[in-house]
This record gives sequence, structure tokens and C-alpha cells, in this order.
Amino acid sequence: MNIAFIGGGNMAGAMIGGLIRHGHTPSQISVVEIDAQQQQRLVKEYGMTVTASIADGIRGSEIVVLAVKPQQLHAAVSESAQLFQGKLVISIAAGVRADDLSQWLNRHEFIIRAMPNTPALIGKGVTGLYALPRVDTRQKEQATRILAGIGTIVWVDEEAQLDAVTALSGCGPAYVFYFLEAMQQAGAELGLTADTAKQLAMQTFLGATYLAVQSDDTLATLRTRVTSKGGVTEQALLSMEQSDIRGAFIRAMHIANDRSREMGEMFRHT
Ligand SMILES: NC(=O)C1=CN([C@@H]2O[C@H](COP(=O)(O)OP(=O)(O)OC[C@H]3O[C@@H](n4cnc5c(N)ncnc54)[C@H](OP(=O)(O)O)[C@@H]3O)[C@@H](O)[C@H]2O)C=CC1
Ligand SMILES: O=C(O)[C@@H]1CCC=N1
Repeated sequence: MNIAFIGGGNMAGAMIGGLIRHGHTPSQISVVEIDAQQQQRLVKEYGMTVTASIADGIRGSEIVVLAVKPQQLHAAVSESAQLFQGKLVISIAAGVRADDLSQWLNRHEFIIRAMPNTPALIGKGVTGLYALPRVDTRQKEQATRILAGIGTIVWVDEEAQLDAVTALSGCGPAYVFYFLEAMQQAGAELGLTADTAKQLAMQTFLGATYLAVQSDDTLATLRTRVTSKGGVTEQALLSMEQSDIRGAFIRAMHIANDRSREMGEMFRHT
């Protein structure tokens, strides 16, 4: 199965890296990218065909992944809509609704929206997927096969749920890095070297997440097991509750969800 990417930036780079690590050959992947630096990076890193021409880039590909910024998508595809005929289009652009994209592509019907995340690079991504009604089972299986190679996949029935997926797992790696940074900084302030603090923070996230994945207990139960009565964790969590860290975090995700929905509105009928 040949796959073309339109846009070869951060997220496309992560997906391409993941696909190659999971058995795709660079010759099965082509990239349309206008930025010279990104072009060089992809050629150097993966040795694949990179072109600035959409016609050259997507010729011979059954699947086209749209991976430009949402603000760039209309301009990237609308002049070349006829080139997409018969191809399965997978858009990873945040917010942009499948119906609008379909209009931009001459009422193209075979569109899947995907919301991946950057751990795709190491095969540990998670991708939310939504398909327009005319996408058939075979095409869904194709998308599943490709994206399952770079991590876990979750299909949603309603397109609006992709805003929540974006707020949770699409943006999520940034939240995790943010917490890791804070833990590293605090560890360093408390006398550890920056390297040791980073190592401890990362292994703690990894270990706790694996434990949660493998356990039948609720997250709250797992938290309680760390929190000895009258002990140390209790004081830390009390301080977090007093600062309403949980509330701040939940509010931030609502804002992310709203922003994704708002971006969808912004690009309606462009
Ligand atoms: N980063 C992430 O974690 C995630 C991103 N996404 C989605 O993925 C998409 C890409 O995001 P991201 O990778 O971060 O963005 P990037 O800006 O890193 O990548 C987009 C690339 O496409 C290039 N480009 C712009 N216009 C065209 C065109 N007409 N033809 C070919 N290439 C073009 C851009 O060049 P230039 O910079 O010169 O404009 C840029 O190099 C977005 O829609 C985003 O919503 C989804 C999930 C997670
Ligand atoms: O920040 C963004 O808009 C994109 C979508 C999810 C992650 N990055």
C-alpha cells in the first residue's frame, strides 16, 4: 500500500518514522512538502521521495494523509481536488470537519479524520478515528492497518468526539512533558542533578502508567495505595488540591476541546 503525505512536519515526521520502524519501506511513502529544511530532514532521515509538487507526490498512492496545519489545508488541496479521485484521504488536521474537507475536494466521499499523537514515532501513539458514512469496510481496515502500526487506535461514532480526543490524547503528550519538566525542575531545586531528576520523573510516569494499564484497580485506588496515612504523599496531594491543580487541568482540557471546535467553525465554508 503506497501512502502519500501532504505536509511533512512534526506530526507527519512522527507517523512516517513509526511506519518505517514498523515495516513500511521508504519507497512506499512519498511526501509533498514546501519547506526546504523539512524536505532535507526527511530525505536525510528516511531517504524517501520528497517533492513540492502535489501531482507528483500523490501519483500512485492509494492513501493520502493530509498533515499540513489546519489553516493551510484549504489552500493545499483545493486547487488539486481532482487528483484525489478514488483515493482514501486521511486528514489529521485538528478541527477541520470532514464535510468541509469533502467540499474542498469536489465532494470527495472517502474521507477519514484521524487524531494521532507524536509518540507514533516510536510505535506508542494513540489515534482517534472517524469516517464519513460512505467510507467502506475495506478502507476502514486499510486505515486501521496503517495506524495500528504506530500505536493504538480508537474509532469514534460522532465526529464531535474528535474534539475531545484532540484535547486528551492529541495534545496529551505536551501535558505529560509539561509535568515531567515541572517534576525535573522541582527535583533539581531539591538538590538532585538535572539528569537524575529527569530520569526519576520519566521512570515514575512510565512505571505508574504500566501499573495502571496492568491493574484492574481504579486510578483512585492506585493513588490511595501510594498515599500513606499521615505520610508524605498525603501532604503533597493536599497542597495540589488546595491549589486546585485538578480543576485547573480539567478547565485546560475544556479549553482545548473548545479551541478544536472553534477551529472547525473557523474553517467552515472557507
Ligand atoms: N503536532 C502534533 O502533535 C499533532 C498535530 N496534528 C495535526 O497535524 C497537522 C500538522 O501539524 P504539525 O506537524 O505540528 O505542523 P507542521 O507545521 O510541523 O507541519 C506542516 C508542514 O506542512 C508544510 N506545508 C504547508 N503548506 C503546504 C503545502 N501546500 N504543501 C505541502 N506542505 C505544506 C509546512 O511548511 P511551512 O512551515 O513552511 O508552512 C510544514 O512544514 C496539523 O493539522 C495539526 O492539527 C494532529 C495531531 C497531533
Ligand atoms: O496543537 C495542535 O493544534 C495540534 C493538535 C493536537 C496536537 N497538536
